[in-house]
Amino acid sequence: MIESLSSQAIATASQMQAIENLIFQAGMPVAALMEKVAIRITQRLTELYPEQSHPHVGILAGSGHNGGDALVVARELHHQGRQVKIYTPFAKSKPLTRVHSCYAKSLGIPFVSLESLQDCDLLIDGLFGFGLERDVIGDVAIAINTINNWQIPIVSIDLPSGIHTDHGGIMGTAIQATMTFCLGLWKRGLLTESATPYVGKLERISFDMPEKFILQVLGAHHLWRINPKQSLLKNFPISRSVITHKYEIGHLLLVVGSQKYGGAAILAAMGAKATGIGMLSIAVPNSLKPIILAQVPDALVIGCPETESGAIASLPDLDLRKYQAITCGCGLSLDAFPIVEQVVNCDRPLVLDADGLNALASIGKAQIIEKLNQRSSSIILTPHWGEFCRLFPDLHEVERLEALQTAVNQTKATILLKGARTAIAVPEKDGTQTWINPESTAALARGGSGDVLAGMIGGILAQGISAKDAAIAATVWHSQTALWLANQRTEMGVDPVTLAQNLLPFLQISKSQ
Ligand SMILES: NC(=O)C1=CN([C@@H]2O[C@H](COP(=O)(O)OP(=O)(O)OC[C@H]3O[C@@H](n4cnc5c(N)ncnc54)[C@H](O)[C@@H]3O)[C@@H](O)[C@H]2O)[C@H](O)CC1
Ligand SMILES: [K+]
Repeated sequence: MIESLSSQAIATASQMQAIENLIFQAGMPVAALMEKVAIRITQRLTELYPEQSHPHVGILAGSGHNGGDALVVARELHHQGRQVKIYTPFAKSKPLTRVHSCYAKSLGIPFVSLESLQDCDLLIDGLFGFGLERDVIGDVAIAINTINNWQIPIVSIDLPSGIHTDHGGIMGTAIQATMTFCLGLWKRGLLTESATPYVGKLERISFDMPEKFILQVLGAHHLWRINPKQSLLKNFPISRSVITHKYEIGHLLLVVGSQKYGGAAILAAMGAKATGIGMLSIAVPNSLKPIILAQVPDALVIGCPETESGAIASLPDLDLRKYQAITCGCGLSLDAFPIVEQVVNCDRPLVLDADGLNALASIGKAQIIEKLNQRSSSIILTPHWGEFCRLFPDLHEVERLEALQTAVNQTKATILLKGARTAIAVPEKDGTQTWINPESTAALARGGSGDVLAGMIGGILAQGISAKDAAIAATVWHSQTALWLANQRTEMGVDPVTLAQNLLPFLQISKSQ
């Protein structure tokens, strides 16, 4: 099933406003849209929080249409027979919100003090949506901080109140939601690192926004939410013809490891092997060769002359053109800089990670841009934010996604910016497209996870998959496996070796579901 535009596009507040206006100008009454949205919210709420287990519901109503949504939900839950109470810190409201407030009162739904909500089984946060304009202060800030200390599940409508729609910053304070029902289109702020601790489980509630209005406003859009399940289904297993040859399936070269970081070479190899790569060559310092051979007997291990410090000093006369892809950098250590330059210049599909990135950073941004623009084959940089700022020091104060898009526009490289919400930006003919991975786990914040990922990306790239799809598919597979393991073993139990060993078992299970 082709994912519809609205199920992947990520929008800002002004884009939502513009699309909403087109809908209203085309004749949809504002009240009717609010009704439709709120009925769908109520349906989903009732599936997740049935009346039997959640009979007492507290409504937090704001002064805008987010509050309007919440008041319609309040009415509908009341008609289900639930005990509903409403709290609002605002004296004035928008007209439509006000009439819903009057009608709720006429039904006998009590408007109560904040404290009276403490005996509820569920709270619905309708304080602010994408109309939040400034820091939250006063009574509403006190209310938010108070509620966050209660142990009552909170479902936020559209956004957790207090989260900035576009950059995801906390505007003074913000609701710590158990779940967020995002309305219509994914909001940019919900998929940022800063919002991650507040959003809880994120779901989108569609209300049939006409795609023509979405396209009209989003135009040549650039920001997309990855659908993890769909990405796994679409990309794996990587197909291979029945009559194939190991070299046809793809030959990946890993240029990795040093005496100081020998394990990184093994982890990258484990990640690459899980992708089903036809042939795997691993170039390591001579002294590491016996260890790597013992750990990865099915790889061609190339012992390289090494520096005093045990880094690769040079690549023996390797014809780099015979490899369908190269992954360079895991555990390389900074002394292997000449190798990195040789690999970047060889113009083969390349994944540059860790010290490969730090070595590249040492030539300065102007040189980086020049070198990368000269390449015709794809290159995928896989920095975390610290490595990104070393590569592009002039962007370190720019908002993450903006900085990422700028760097891709300048270098024409695919950049996978790792983090709680990994973003993958891809240079395309109609401008840079950025994909955000919406689900991950802090279990991945461990040394070695990145080595496994770099090996996976190289393994997929070597099998003829595009840089964009290799980066996205590997990111999803890597994070979904970690989530699956964290559920079984807690986040403490997802070390990189366990992660690499479970990539295929996870894929098998996810395919059978
Ligand atoms: N996406 C859609 O097409 C639909 C959206 N709906 C809901 O409408 C809200 C957006 O409504 P809006 O009235 O524009 O904004 P809010 O409800 O977020 O109201 C904000 C409200 O509060 C005032 N305000 C802003 N910042 C502050 C502050 N820091 N302190 C106090 N007050 C503040 C501002 O002036 C507004 O009046 C959207 O999120 C959806 O929930 C509809 O359901 C229709 C479909
Ligand atoms: K809200």
